[in-house]
Formats: sequence, structure tokens, C-alpha cells
Amino acid sequence: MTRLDIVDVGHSYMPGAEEERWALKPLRLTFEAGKTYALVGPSGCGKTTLLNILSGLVRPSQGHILFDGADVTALPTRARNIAQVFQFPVIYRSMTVYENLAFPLQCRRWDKARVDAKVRQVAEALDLDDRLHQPARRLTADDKQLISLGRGLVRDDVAAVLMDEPLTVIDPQLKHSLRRKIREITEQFGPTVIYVTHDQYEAMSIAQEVLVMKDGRAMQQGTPEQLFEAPSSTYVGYFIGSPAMNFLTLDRADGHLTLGGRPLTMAWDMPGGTTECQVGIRPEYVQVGTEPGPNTFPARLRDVRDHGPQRVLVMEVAGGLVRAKVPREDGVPASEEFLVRLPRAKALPYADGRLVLHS
Ligand SMILES: Nc1ncnc2c1ncn2[C@@H]1O[C@H](COP(=O)(O)OP(=O)(O)OP(=O)(O)O)[C@@H](O)[C@H]1O
Repeated sequence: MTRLDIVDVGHSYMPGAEEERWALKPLRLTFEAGKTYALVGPSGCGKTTLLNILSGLVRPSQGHILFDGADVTALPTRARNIAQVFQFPVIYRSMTVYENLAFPLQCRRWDKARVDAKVRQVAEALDLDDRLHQPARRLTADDKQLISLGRGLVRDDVAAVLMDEPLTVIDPQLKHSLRRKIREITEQFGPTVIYVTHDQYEAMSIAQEVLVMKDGRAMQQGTPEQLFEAPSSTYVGYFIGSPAMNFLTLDRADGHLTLGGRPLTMAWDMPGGTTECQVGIRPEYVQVGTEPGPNTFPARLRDVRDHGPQRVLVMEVAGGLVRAKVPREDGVPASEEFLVRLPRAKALPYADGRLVLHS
């Protein structure tokens, strides 16, 4: 396992284009050895470009890639000692499952006993151990993709395993168990993994750290908890979480922040020159039907949506829409008008779309 440093790396597919139009704006990041990272963001935000720069498929327009401090920017893919898993399974059709998993190790001249032990360990982790001697071509698309994953993880000497939307072909029913398997397996084998997905749920459930991207920029890198609890921008607040984080515009009167004419009890210091002050709060933390008190606001129910074992109440609060995620057993408020509370510890200040940090 290897530490990957991305040092001022940027890329444009159009030579001479101004930086604002680059697919990847210059960025500096570190992926620590042995951790699983997810790159997440909407289509076209530059995830695959960054992954391809790490694998050596794309040579960046500027900057350097370091593997454990060694500059690999000019090295071709085969010289980088990485494993790759793509959207679609890549298997040797004429070989058995066992032979597919063993092949990368035999190419590295591992001895027979070591190959056998490793293949069986990976096959067991992926629940492929009962099909080891079947021809790989006879397997379902899901199982073929498991072989691809296994081949990515079987070598314990790789610098990193790079995965580009590997669950695309997987049956939606099986995705859940496969996400769990990928998580278990990466914890067990401990490689450095960079996992590209446009699905925030997948990113949050697989990775130890998530990098949220937008228009070729890294918006925030952090643990799933950090992204959930303290999104650094309204963009990340909208992108991570289901439903998205609520943002309500605040007024400033005599230096105090108010919402719909009512005061907020938070002592927030918004930076001078801020055009728009907002309060952000996750739907999970909005309290519904409370007694009057600090940070309570009149709400009018607009809609009720089922969200698995929970309900999402869509309400109008201070001229904006607020969603609250509540347990189904809490029921729906009896009247259309009631109070909601924005708990002080969970409401965050945003100035022109950026989180304002207070010590
Ligand atoms: N080979 C290429 N030539 C020209 N432009 C490209 C090329 N590959 C990607 N792009 C452009 O670069 C930008 C980033 O694309 P990239 O594929 O990295 O994004 P992505 O986040 O992986 O998107 P997706 O999830 O749709 O694959 C997009 O505007 C895309 O159109």
C-alpha cells in the first residue's frame, strides 16, 4: 500500500484553453496509504480524469503525481504497479474463476502454494469459493464483476487499486451486499483504494474518506461523518444526504441574524461583505411540533413523503421550504400549522455558500 500525492495537478483536454475551462483545475491532495477514498460528484465533474491521471492513462497538463514520494507522472500505467477495476467486468473467458484470480499472481512468479492460499482467501471473502472451478464465461454479469474485483484485490503488493464505477452492471438488489463486501475486503486486505462513483450513498458506505468534486474542483475531502455534519459549502450540503440539507436565508437587523423576523440564538459572526447569510440544517435534525422556545419557527405542512422507515415532512418555514426526516411512528402533525425548532448545535452558518467556522 502506497501514499498518493497529487501536487498541483490540473488537466485540459483542449490545449491552450483558459484554466476556467480545464476538466481538472489545479489541485493538491493526499491519499494516505491503506485507506479507501471515494471520488464523488455529478457527471462531467472530473472524477474519471483524476483517476486516469493516477493510473497513467492521462498525462496531466501540469503538476506531479507522487507514489510514496517518488514522481511517477511520466511513467506509463504498466510501470505504476496499480490494479484497476472498470465499469464492466474484464475477465479471461477461457479460464476458470480460480485461474482468473491466480493469473496476476503467476505473472509475478509467486510460488504455487502462495498463489493457492491467496486465491482461496480472496474467493472466500467474495463468496466465490464454491465456483472456483467453473469456467468464468458461464458466470452472471454480477459474478464476473466479482472476479474483476477479486483480481484487483488479490495482489497485496499493488501501490493502489483504482475502481471506476465498478457496480454499474450489478443488479440493484445485489448492490447493497456487494458494497458491504467491498468495504469488508478493503478493510481486511488494506490496500490504498480510489473508488469513483456518482452515487453519494455508495461513496459514503464504502469509503473511509470522500472527495466531493464539482466542475473539475475538489469541494471537500473528509470522512462521511464530516461531510454529513459539517459540509464546507452549500453545494456539498445539497449533494450529500437524502433529502439534501436545508438552507434558509437569514436577514441581518442591527447586527443580529433573524429568520422570518424572529431572532436566532446563535452568536454567529458573518464575514464583512457577505451578500447572502444562510442557516443550514440537516432534515434529520429539524425538530417538529415543539413547544415555543428559542429557535422555534412557525411551519406550514406542504407535503409528506415516504422515505423507507422514515417520513419526510416538507414544510414552509420563513418563506423557504424545509424538509424534516422523522420516524414513521411519530406520525404526521395533526394540524397544518405547527412549530419547528432548529437546534442550536446542529444549525450551521453559511456566508455566500461557504461554511463559516467558529472556534
Ligand atoms: N477524452 C476526452 N476528450 C475531451 N474531453 C473530455 C475527455 N474525457 C473527458 N472530457 C471532458 O472532461 C470533463 C470531465 O470529464 P470526466 O469524464 O473526468 O468526468 P466524470 O466526473 O468522470 O463524469 P462521468 O461520471 O460522466 O464519467 C467533461 O467535461 C468531459 O466532457
